[in-house]
Amino acid sequence: MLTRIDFQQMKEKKKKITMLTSYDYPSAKLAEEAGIDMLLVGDSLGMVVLGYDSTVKVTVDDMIHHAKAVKRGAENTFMVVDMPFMSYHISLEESLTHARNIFQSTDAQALKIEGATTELLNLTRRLTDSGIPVVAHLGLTPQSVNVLGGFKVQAREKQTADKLIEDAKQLEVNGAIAVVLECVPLDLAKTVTEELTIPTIGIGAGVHCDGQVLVYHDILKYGVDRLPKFVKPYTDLNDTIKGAIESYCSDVVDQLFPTEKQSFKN
Ligand SMILES: Nc1nc(=O)c2c([nH]1)NC[C@@H]1CN(c3ccc(C(=O)N[C@@H](CCC(=O)O)C(=O)O)cc3)CN21
Ligand SMILES: CC(C)C(=O)C(=O)O
Ligand SMILES: [Mg+2]
Repeated sequence: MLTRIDFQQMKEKKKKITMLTSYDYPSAKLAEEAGIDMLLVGDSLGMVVLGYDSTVKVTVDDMIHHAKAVKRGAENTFMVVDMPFMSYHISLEESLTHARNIFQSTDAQALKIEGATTELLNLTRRLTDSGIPVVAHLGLTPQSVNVLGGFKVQAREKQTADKLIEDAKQLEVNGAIAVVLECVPLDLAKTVTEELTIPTIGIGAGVHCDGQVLVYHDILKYGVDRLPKFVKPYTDLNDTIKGAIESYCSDVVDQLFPTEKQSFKN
């Protein structure tokens, strides 16, 4: 399995880091076989596999359930698990308890948290000192969608951009092993990538990040209707799967399946 040291060296050697979300056994197995560098059990699972309209309904138990399946499918791949909405905001103690539960029960290699408030910088430090590596997440932080007012590009103004650069530096100082940059202008992502020694992983953050992450269902066009602008689909499973199900249904109706070939005899 690759480690944080490998990711650090990839940044230094300008070799891009590949990351993809995964929420279950088969997706994890296929991604590992395809040679992905890291998997993210994202709380986006609330939207793409549970059908919620945001990530705020996702629970610690949801994350553990899915992450365990991902680890069974990809035992040899670095797995990052999102801490879900409000599981790391009530108190330091409660945050550490949730982090321990997720980390111990899923065999994750790191946990991811959104934001860089003073409390979250402290949490990053405490988790790191306790032996739980932290991946940070800045820019569009979907757990705050109701505060931000939508899934929109962030830090377009100089003031908010400068704040993001400072936040990223503080996260690095407090031990974060990588920073996900979501939906920010490419120049800002370039600056952050140059100013940090830890890798940046972009999603809607342009070409200059040290790595890239996308949602599994987006690159496959699988169960999602509208794709964000930053996605490039690599196949269209919606059409493939619908076509296959239609063929199955018409075969059954037309009595073309099952045939003798699929039947048992005495
Ligand atoms: N399927 C899926 N893919 C994702 O990348 C994703 C999720 N779900 N759920 C959690 C968050 C939410 N994300 C999103 C969702 C939508 C946009 C979006 O539609 N953005 C607009 C740009 C808006 C603007 O103009 O600022 C776009 O057209 O891409 C962006 C990020 C990223 N994450
Ligand atoms: C989009 C990525 C970065 C994420 O946090 C998720 O999938 O939940
Ligand atoms: Mg997430």
